[in-house]
Amino acid sequence: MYAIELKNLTKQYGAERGIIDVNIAIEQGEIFGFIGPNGAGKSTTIRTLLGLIKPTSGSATIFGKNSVQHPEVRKEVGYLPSEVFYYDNMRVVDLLKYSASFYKKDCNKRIQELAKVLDLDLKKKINDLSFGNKKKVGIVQGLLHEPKLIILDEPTSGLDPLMQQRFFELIEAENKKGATVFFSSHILSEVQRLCDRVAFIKKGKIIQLERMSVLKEHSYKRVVIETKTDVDKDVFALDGVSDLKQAGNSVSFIYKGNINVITEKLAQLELINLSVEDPDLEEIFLHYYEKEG
Ligand SMILES: Nc1ncnc2c1ncn2[C@@H]1O[C@H](COP(=O)(O)OP(=O)(O)OP(=O)(O)O)[C@@H](O)[C@H]1O
Repeated sequence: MYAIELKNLTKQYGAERGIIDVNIAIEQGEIFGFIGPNGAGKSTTIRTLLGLIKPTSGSATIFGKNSVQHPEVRKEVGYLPSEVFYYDNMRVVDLLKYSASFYKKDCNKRIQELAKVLDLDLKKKINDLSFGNKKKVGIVQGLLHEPKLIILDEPTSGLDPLMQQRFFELIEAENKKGATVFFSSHILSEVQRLCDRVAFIKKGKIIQLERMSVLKEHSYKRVVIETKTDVDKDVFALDGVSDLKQAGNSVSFIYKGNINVITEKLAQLELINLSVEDPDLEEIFLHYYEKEG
């Protein structure tokens, strides 16, 4: 049985496109990344899966159950929405205890542990917290009952790099204990290090779904050069070159293939500067898989 199964899931907001025929099956124990630019349909997919909005057609199940017909399945889920709204006058600890009361489980120890890891002051009023600290409250809320499925919508926005790191360690630890993780992001680098598989959504449609290990095997490079004199753009109009940009004496492109082909071309130029870097997956997706969408 899949932890999450989306079959031809479609949501139209009136005439507006939400998501179209989304098909994803996530195995139990997986960490699955859901990537796409703003407005692509990530939140719509997640909210439809959770039964917070009704699909136009298709189906979505959590551990084999539709969460509208079987609301009890939501107890197995920890959900961090992309935007968190709170009763501002409450203290953090009271809000978290209130959240915990839904699960009929003593979550106090876990709340303390999570607050410590995330450096969250439980005694403060929600009102007095910064955006990042409010996000931490959402994270604790999503994890306090040790759910079997963790669904996170843009979890790291607002967290500083140290907290992002701690957050990822927390997620990895939960996954090691058996939790399945489904998280959306528009930042591929953060998904890159954590996920087993990743789906890329664009304009409401899944344009690629791939194992991270496969994606990493393709050695894509971002090449940026500066030369002494202007370069003819056509020099790099080769198979495997994408996103080719040229302005005066600088050229930039993404390359997939035998790197010696490029070094031979470079050897013919008088370079001032050269950088060869790993592009992030977003660039890869946008320039190679877009056509397949
Ligand atoms: N309540 C709504 N009414 C009308 N259109 C909506 C509604 N909610 C979302 N949409 C539209 O559906 C599409 C997908 O939006 P969604 O919020 O799911 O994207 P997203 O990938 O989560 O984006 P972001 O990264 O900006 O949060 C967008 O075109 C958006 O304008």
